[in-house]
Amino acid sequence: MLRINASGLRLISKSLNVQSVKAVKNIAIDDKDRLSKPRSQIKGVELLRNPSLYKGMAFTVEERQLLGIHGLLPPAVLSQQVQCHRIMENFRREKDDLSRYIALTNLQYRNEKLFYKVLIDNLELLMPIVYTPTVGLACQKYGIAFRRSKGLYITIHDKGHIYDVLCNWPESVVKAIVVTDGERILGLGDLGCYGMGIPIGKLSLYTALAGIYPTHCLPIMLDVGTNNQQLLDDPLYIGLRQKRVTGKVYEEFMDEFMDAVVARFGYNCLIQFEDFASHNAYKFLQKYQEKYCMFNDDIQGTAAVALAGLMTSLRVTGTPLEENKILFVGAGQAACGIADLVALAISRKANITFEQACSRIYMFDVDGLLVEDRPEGQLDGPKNKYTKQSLRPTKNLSDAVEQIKPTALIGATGVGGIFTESVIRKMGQLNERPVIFALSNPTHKAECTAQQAYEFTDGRCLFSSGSPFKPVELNGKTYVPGQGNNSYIFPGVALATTVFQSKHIDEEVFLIAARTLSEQVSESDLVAGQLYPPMKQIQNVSVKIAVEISKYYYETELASLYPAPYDLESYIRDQLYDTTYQSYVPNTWTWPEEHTKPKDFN
Ligand SMILES: O=C([O-])CC(=O)C(=O)O
Ligand SMILES: [Mg+2]
Repeated sequence: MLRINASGLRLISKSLNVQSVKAVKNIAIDDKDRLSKPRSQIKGVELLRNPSLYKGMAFTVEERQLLGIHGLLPPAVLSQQVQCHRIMENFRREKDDLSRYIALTNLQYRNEKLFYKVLIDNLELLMPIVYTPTVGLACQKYGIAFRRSKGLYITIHDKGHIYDVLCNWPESVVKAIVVTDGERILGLGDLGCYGMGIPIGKLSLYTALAGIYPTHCLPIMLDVGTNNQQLLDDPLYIGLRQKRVTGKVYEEFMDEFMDAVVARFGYNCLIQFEDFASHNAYKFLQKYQEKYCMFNDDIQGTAAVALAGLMTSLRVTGTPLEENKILFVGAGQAACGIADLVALAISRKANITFEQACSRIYMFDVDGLLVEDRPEGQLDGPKNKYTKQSLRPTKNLSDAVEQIKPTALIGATGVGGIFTESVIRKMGQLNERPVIFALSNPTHKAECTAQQAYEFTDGRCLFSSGSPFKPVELNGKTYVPGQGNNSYIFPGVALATTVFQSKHIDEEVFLIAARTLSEQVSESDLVAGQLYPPMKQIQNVSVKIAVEISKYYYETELASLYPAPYDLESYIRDQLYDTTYQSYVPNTWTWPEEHTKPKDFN
């Protein structure tokens, strides 16, 4: 089993320290016999079953002849346009969102280009189906929704052999992985292996929103069991029927996974952590951030989108960032991630220490306001730095708002409706333009609805939510709520990271992403109360974010692509996935006549 070639080891040791190189030594990394078949050799029925090559009835007669599929399709040749029309017709006939989700994922498994074309052309309508909130419902009902496997499932029983499982993946070039262990899916809790819908959904947005090739993306479920008894009793459950493995064995499994990814796909392969339980999310971020090319979307992606929303709202309120008082409700990974990034932004802007910046930030969790005399054990972890001395303990959110008088209230609790009428009204009494973010997902976990936020503040609040809400009509005015979802951030971060092969992703990247996102909000968006650019601009926003991050990657020598392209933006745009079908017929070319005449050989 100890097979490793020198160049492979050199490649790995470039990014890993000696200790981790030792860890990958047991892994066979000679890959020659594992490469997938070249695309040009895929023909016949095999071609019809390959979603990245399939074109359905858009194959021309010539292609059908050439590729050995003539007669395997109905005789008519349809354009991609007509196919899109048919897909949307069928979509409208589906009776509920879960059926719409199933119909779209079926299309994705069958014909990738058509799926992405339809998704991109109808983003506002379809994003809530392939992504939040419907993807949450799909995960809860994954046993029913399951049709065909996509991505990789690696279980705790594969410990010691993770590299070999990764080698079963048919694509040899993987640039980005989204991985979960399913322990905290959105605000829905432990969904075990059913959580696979999340990496699949996130990576669909890598392609739809940032043009990253679908074949370069790999969704991974790390199945270490589930503590959700309902799932363990569910006859349709697709995962391991056992309680979660924790502690040393789980951590060794995670370490092996990280090294196996490097060994199989290279040290530049981006690994996005998604929907791990808070304690693990933080632990792995701290442990792996400087050693691998990784980030945690729930901590860092959510932080950047919330900071961007806050920055934009300050253009309306006119209060400088450092003069705000921000109350977080929830003290898990999302709340602490946002608070830490906001504190970093404040400290930079006001030229004060990070600790001084933390004094402007307050937190309220399941046990009430974070004040010093709380019982031992209630103030552990990253939230600790937001504990205040001078405040009275309270478990009543309205009372906390009254005491602190915050300018901004940010909810990341997973507790739907916790922003009650009295809490929202109080924010409205304290502020001319209160900032209220209800970031928990999916929709029924939002801390309040858009309707409630606007109604109880007479339309004065600056509102955003993690899941989409429809525009609200109030006293003859229409309010369009912003969607403060990390989908504004992670695609752009992933685009810069994969195109320029960054070695690591540090905190600065998320500050840059937040600032760039906020700058994309136009004055007319702001007048309409929008805190984020309209959804239809999101691909352009991802490119802008990627451009700014890539400048930083070159300034700090994190980029591995040299020489640096002269024009970063046009280089990025040249790399983007194109949803139009390619022709399989070679360009016709004839020899010039004089070359076809027999020549004298003398
Ligand atoms: O997936 C989403 O919509 C946002 C997110 O990361 C989460 O809520 O965990
Ligand atoms: Mg998430």
